[in-house]
Amino acid sequence: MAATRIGIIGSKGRMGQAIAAIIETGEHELAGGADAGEDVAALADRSDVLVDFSTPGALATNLHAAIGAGIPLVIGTTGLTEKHHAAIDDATRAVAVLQTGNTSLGVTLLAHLVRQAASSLGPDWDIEIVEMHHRMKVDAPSGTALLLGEAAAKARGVSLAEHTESGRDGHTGARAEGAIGFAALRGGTVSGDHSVILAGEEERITLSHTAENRRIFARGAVCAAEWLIGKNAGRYTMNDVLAL
Ligand SMILES: NC(=O)C1=CN([C@@H]2O[C@H](COP(=O)(O)OP(=O)(O)OC[C@H]3O[C@@H](n4cnc5c(N)ncnc54)[C@H](OP(=O)(O)O)[C@@H]3O)[C@@H](O)[C@H]2O)C=CC1
Ligand SMILES: O=C(O)C1=N[C@H](C(=O)O)C[C@H](O)C1
Repeated sequence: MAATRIGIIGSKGRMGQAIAAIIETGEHELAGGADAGEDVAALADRSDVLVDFSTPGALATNLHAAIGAGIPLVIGTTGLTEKHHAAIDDATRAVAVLQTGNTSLGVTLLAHLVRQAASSLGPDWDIEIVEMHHRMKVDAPSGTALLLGEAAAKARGVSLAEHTESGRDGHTGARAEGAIGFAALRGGTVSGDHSVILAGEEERITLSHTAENRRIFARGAVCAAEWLIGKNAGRYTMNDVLAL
């Protein structure tokens, strides 16, 4: 059987290079890469699947290229707004798209644990999500923090957007009841640390994940790309890939 040809959008970036390294040492074929100002449609034409770890501003072009070539797309880029998500939803009528803020096995499992904890403990346990990333990261809260916040909100049957508290500074007043709080730290070369703290009366539970190297995201992205080939048009997550 022919090797799967994977095209990387954002190929010269930290993640693009990590993904290329995984592909080159595995059974897949690197179809090539596209970076700012390069032709994603041409890359799509010579790929079986695309992986996008670039920037939100490139999303529309990337979706268009995947639809044009009739191939699936893994979106790992974070910092997406509601408008970006609406564009993804539109595209999923034509092709298979997997979008996630974190492609690692560990974080996918962590989100399950958060959901379980948040639904077992009830709303009188305050939820705070703390993340730390390298000094070059441009978006906050991280895509992973938002994914974990969504897991907690879902467990409580509430909308995350309506319960988010982030960027506290100055005289903020007391914490809103039912809030899901976010704090973002930046510095050094941290690949990605996330903790979800559930704080109750005189006790606290902390569920954490530490990414020791961005290879974990790269492996997850390649695994997701492989899994997505041949799937019906629609929107998928890492839960589908890992059957969680
Ligand atoms: N879902 C997950 O598991 C993970 C997601 N990420 C996310 O992936 C994204 C990339 O992260 P990272 O690799 O660290 O970032 P980098 O800044 O290192 O890489 C981004 C790359 O995208 C390129 N780029 C910029 N504009 C475009 C464009 N219009 N079309 C194609 N490529 C473009 C950049 O080129 P140039 O430098 O020339 O602008 C750069 O090479 C971020 O959103 C990050 O949060 C990261 C790790 C894991
Ligand atoms: O920018 C990064 O580096 C990372 N981004 C993702 C996020 O925003 O959560 C995933 C990972 O934590 C690394």
